[in-house]
Amino acid sequence: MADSAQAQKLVYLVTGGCGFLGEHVVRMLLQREPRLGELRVFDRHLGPWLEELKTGPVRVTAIQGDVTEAHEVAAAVAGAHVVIHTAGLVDVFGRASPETIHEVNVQGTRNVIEACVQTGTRFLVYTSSMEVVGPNTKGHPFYRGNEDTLYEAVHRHPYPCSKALAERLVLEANGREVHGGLPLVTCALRPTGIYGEGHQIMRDFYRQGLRLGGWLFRAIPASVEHGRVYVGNVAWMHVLAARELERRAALMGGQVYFCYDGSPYKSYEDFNMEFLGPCGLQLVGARPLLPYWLLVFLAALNALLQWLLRPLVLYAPLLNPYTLAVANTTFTVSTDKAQRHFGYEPLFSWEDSRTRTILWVQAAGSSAQ
Ligand SMILES: NC(=O)c1ccc[n+]([C@@H]2O[C@H](COP(=O)([O-])OP(=O)(O)OC[C@H]3O[C@@H](n4cnc5c(N)ncnc54)[C@H](O)[C@@H]3O)[C@@H](O)[C@H]2O)c1
Ligand SMILES: CC(C)CCC[C@@H](C)[C@H]1CC[C@H]2[C@@H]3[C@H](O)C=C4C[C@@H](O)CC[C@]4(C)[C@H]3CC[C@]12C
Repeated sequence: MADSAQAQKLVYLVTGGCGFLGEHVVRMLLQREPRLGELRVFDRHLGPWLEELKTGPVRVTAIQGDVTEAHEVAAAVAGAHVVIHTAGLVDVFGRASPETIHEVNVQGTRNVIEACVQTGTRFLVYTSSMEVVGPNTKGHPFYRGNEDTLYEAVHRHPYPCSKALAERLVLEANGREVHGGLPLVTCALRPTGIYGEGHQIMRDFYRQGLRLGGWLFRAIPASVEHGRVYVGNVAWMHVLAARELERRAALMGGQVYFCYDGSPYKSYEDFNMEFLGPCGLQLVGARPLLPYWLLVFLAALNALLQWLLRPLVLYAPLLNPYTLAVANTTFTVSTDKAQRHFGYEPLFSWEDSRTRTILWVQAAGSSAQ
């Protein structure tokens, strides 16, 4: 990626490229990365939509593989200039065991780093999460904070623990010598809660509202702000960060960036209503319908039932002590670090993001997508 070789075509690898975020990163690279020569899409489950991308001018290589298998990762990374590592097990509902979450998110990330070192790949962008910071177990608010805001980041849940460990591995790997003698350059992006086309939880809320005759019932006070970011802007930030990592290696290497855009600061439920409202749903209640202590009780009951039923059946409802704490704790971000370091500006306005999401919810809610 030297200046003298500006015309050089680059090989990108996107791990988790068939996930919610990964698909947007893949499509964004194809649309907005002029130096892209080959795009490798690595995932445990390949999407059928990849086929249509193979007819375009950029070579798209679909690789079915598992990040926990070091040899599969090394084979996919070999010869790539840039790796965008979005693959991860996103589970805050207790569907997977803590060991599996650790294996995929931490060991998988270790495998990606080691593959870069062994094969000589120099640029690695890691999809971290706001949950690396918080909300913490004490429910402390994080109000319009930035990367330097002091916050007691204490976690117990396997998902944020795994993301925090993986992020640390990525940042500590910055500067390691890769095959060929040059240094590895890494950075981590921490999206807040992502929404947009492909957001399965949003689709599930829509379907649930339809089943309840068009009503949803407020559970969280409207005053609790939960940070959200549009998936297209998250993808765009990944593409920009990956593009700028070489030129700005000294500045960006080993850095973390919160990933957010101009989406309004609202409670989780009020924010969802920005999309579900135009799809015909209504949120009942200016205040939560159930007292908070009852929600805490129900969340604990769900956790108990999950544990009791585990030998027989997987019981993994949306409400558990962890999801309640996340939804009920103010956590919002305000920062210009990504703008200062690599020129990130959201590509999609709030109006665009909203319209695109509404159209998707309408289509996905009624189909089997
Ligand atoms: N969804 C959010 O709100 C959010 C917010 C912040 C950060 N993130 C992070 O963004 C990344 C993508 O999340 P997402 O919401 O798109 O999740 P997702 O589940 O839709 O996508 C993850 C992808 O990784 C793949 N994957 C999982 N295990 C794998 C393995 N062992 N080997 C190879 N591929 C594997 C899955 O098949 C899937 O395609 C994750 O790292 C997540 O931690 C997500
Ligand atoms: C208490 C109920 C009424 C509502 C339950 C909503 C709950 C399922 C939602 C609320 C907040 C959501 C998380 C948040 O947007 C951010 C992230 C970070 C990301 O890294 C993974 C997804 C996650 C944990 C969202 C999961 C769903 C949550 C907990």
